[in-house]
Amino acid sequence: MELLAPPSLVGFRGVAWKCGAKPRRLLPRTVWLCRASIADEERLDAARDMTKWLQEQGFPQQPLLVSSFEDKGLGCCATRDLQAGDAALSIPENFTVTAVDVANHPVISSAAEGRDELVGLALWLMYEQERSQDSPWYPYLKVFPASTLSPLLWEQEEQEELLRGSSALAKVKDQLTSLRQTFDALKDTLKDNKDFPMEKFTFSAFKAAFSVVLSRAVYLPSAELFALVPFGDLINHESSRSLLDYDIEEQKVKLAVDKRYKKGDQVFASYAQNLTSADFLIRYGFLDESDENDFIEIEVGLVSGDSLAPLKREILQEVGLTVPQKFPVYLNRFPTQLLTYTRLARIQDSGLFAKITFEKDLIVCQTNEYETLMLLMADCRTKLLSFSDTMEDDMQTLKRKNLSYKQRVAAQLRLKEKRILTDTMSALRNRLAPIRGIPTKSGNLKDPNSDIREMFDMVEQVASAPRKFLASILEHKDSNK
Ligand SMILES: C[S@@+](CC[C@H](N)C(=O)[O-])C[C@H]1O[C@@H](n2cnc3c(N)ncnc32)[C@H](O)[C@@H]1O
Repeated sequence: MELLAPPSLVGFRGVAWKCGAKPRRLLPRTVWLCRASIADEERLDAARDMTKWLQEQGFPQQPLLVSSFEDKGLGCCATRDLQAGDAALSIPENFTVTAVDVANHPVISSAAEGRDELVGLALWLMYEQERSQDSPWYPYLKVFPASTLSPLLWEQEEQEELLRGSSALAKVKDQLTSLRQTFDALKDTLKDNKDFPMEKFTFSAFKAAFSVVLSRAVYLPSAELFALVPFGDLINHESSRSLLDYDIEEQKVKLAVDKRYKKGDQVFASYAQNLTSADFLIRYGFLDESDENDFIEIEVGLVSGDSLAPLKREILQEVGLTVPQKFPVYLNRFPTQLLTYTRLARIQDSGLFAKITFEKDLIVCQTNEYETLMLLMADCRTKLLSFSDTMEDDMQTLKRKNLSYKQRVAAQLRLKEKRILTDTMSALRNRLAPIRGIPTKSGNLKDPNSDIREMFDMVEQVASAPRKFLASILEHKDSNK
């Protein structure tokens, strides 16, 4: 494997090589240094050492070159043209670290036993990093960053302020609570372990190690486990069909590219699929602005005190749904199952159960449909109202030049979530329109659900309440002038 950039490769997109045949600097030194942080430059050196070390261990040559990119940290570029289907990475399993290594570890195995794989890997990372040069993995571990940009590591005030309204806030809080519990339990287990450096085992060190593992460990679907993969964890993300996976026959971790790359292009892999933007940010510390499959989750359940609830549970169980159940809601689309579930939850006459189908978008009866749509509308409204600012505010924020990284990603996330909610509400409103007023024999529009119309209006009013409140304040101000 080649790590030092040959002259022909120097200078492609964002590369900031500093060793060996140094490229002639085209930019003033200050600008050049801005392009790769000092930490990344050190990690780039470490990547060179790691490459040598891996080669000495018989690591096969890869068509990749580690480089530094101003906005993505380290990454990998192709050292030759790659065609769709070519393997950009092919790494024998003995060069990876997995739960198997954790389970066989002489010091941390018993503490990690029965715990989440990622917790085990975080413990492994902390212990092996603490051993420094005594660790057989030292050249690999030197390439790891000390922490990540995950909101899990933000100050609590930053989380509260920047993520208010977003689904990320509750997720971060839940995950931190669970991490704290895990940390306390681990501390208790490890306290009698003389080989473990307890003085270094603080909650913030554990959190940082966990966030590093969270952002770098690759889930290999065919092996059904997470792995730390040298070089695999230096590939940056771009949404595509290129996924790292385990090849059972070859016993290698492989990345087949799904498009053509020219020599010198940065090679990408697609990180975890099926993550909400909030989960993606928590896991990787950035957001994929190009991802068209962004989604949020809407949770629905049964009505408390419903005498038909036992029957409804059975029906749900049969189709593999739980109580409550989360459904993904995308920009421009939401699953029929979300509607059907809510329709079922609102049924008050068991005779209507026969009309429930999870395969098709079938209305049970108009009253039921009305309630269903209104409830979903109300849920979206409530979520939208929990943000402290509007989509326009976020768009203005994103135009500011002096934004910090955290302010930027938080505004991107809020905007993404609000767009999905607003879009879903438009879709629900379109479905509601014909139900709210259907033509009667006399030709007038009659509302078939006038008894529950008030509820609908109330939902609409709640949504405009902040604006009305603001207007009333402004009116008051004006009248005081
Ligand atoms: C598996 S590592 C990839 C290598 C990493 N860039 C490094 O310096 O070690 C994942 C991390 O890379 C960064 N990253 C990957 N793809 C990115 C992208 N498209 N935009 C911004 N950052 C990205 C994020 O910090 C993410 O947590």
